[in-house]
Amino acid sequence: MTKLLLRALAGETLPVPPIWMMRQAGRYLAEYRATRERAGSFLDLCYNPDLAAEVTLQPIRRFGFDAAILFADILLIPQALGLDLTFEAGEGPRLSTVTTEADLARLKPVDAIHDTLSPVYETVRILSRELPSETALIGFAGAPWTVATYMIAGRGTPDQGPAHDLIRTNRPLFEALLDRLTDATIDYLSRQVQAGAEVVKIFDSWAGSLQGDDFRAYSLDPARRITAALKQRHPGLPVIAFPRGAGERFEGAHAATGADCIALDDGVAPEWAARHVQAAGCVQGALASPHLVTGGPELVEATRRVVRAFAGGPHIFNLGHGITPDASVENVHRMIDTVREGRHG
Ligand SMILES: Cc1c2[nH]c(c1CCC(=O)O)Cc1[nH]c(c(CCC(=O)O)c1C)Cc1[nH]c(c(CCC(=O)O)c1C)Cc1[nH]c(c(C)c1CCC(=O)O)C2
Repeated sequence: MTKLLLRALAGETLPVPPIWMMRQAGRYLAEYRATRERAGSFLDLCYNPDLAAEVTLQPIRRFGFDAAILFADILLIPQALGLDLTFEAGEGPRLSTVTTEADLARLKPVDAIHDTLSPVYETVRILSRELPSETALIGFAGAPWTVATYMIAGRGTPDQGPAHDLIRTNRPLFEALLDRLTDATIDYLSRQVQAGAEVVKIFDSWAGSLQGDDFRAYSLDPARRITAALKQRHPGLPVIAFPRGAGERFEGAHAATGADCIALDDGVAPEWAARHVQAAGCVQGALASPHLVTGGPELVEATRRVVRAFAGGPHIFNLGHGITPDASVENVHRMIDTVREGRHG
């Protein structure tokens, strides 16, 4: 029996949607916090294949999700290209920056990224041996635009201002950086697939701040290039694209990216998305993650609303964004039970 996640990605409408959660291995789990402690730091955990595989498996053991997502981070690529990267507790990432031609010239060639990233491929190999046979393994990378926003600003920013400034002041440099990231992302994801990833997801967390032609040129087009190159190297590979914050521009995103599945956020109504996005193919999403903190009958009602809205086509249940550290395990169980309540009935 083919894995449920792969069946939904192939376009099948299932009686109960497969389910997993963004950031399912994370700080809301005591066992994650304990393993991170053992590793020393978040980055040490990302580069320790045994422990990274362990935290990837923790939510599978606890909740029986239909998919595991490789434990790693979208900022490992900038680090592999030569930038300094640190995570300060409670402050998020800090990176050295790329804002001049000289900075770009100092980046390592794309071929060199695997020296740094090979532990990630080892994590994938371990997982493809150890996951239950019904659980699909998702590899991932950040989309070039989202990764570039961190490389240009040196940190997370509320409005991606520094990256937009660079587009205005030096568009050729910005585009050269985006091209380098696109090439690196293709090779990185291809190695994950060779190691055993069955699906890949491209996280464009900051796509929503791109306006007008820039949205197509810097979010949709790179996703299409990555998807096409991967499908050429790995025929049949399913791809999920997540242009977060796209709003009404989610419509048409299947065709514009070539992805098999468009991951939605909770900024669009599920009933609207069923008509305008799911009509073109599989969709993933999108319960608002604060429900996993607040719980109650509202959690059950909002979960049912998502399931109901997308019941007429291929759907993967997920959150609109990552689960937060203050979410409760009890509420995760309640969400899963609500999604699956029809399965044996
Ligand atoms: C923008 C982005 C990043 N990383 C990621 C994105 C895109 C998705 C999104 O929008 O959330 C993607 C990501 N980050 C992580 C994963 C692993 C797989 C998963 O469980 O989803 C994935 C897929 C682990 C992580 N990545 C990070 C953590 C928390 C680190 C810790 O344990 O202290 C985890 C579990 C840290 C991280 N990583 C990043 C930031 C800004 C931060 C700090 C903010 C925070 O602490 O939540 C960059």
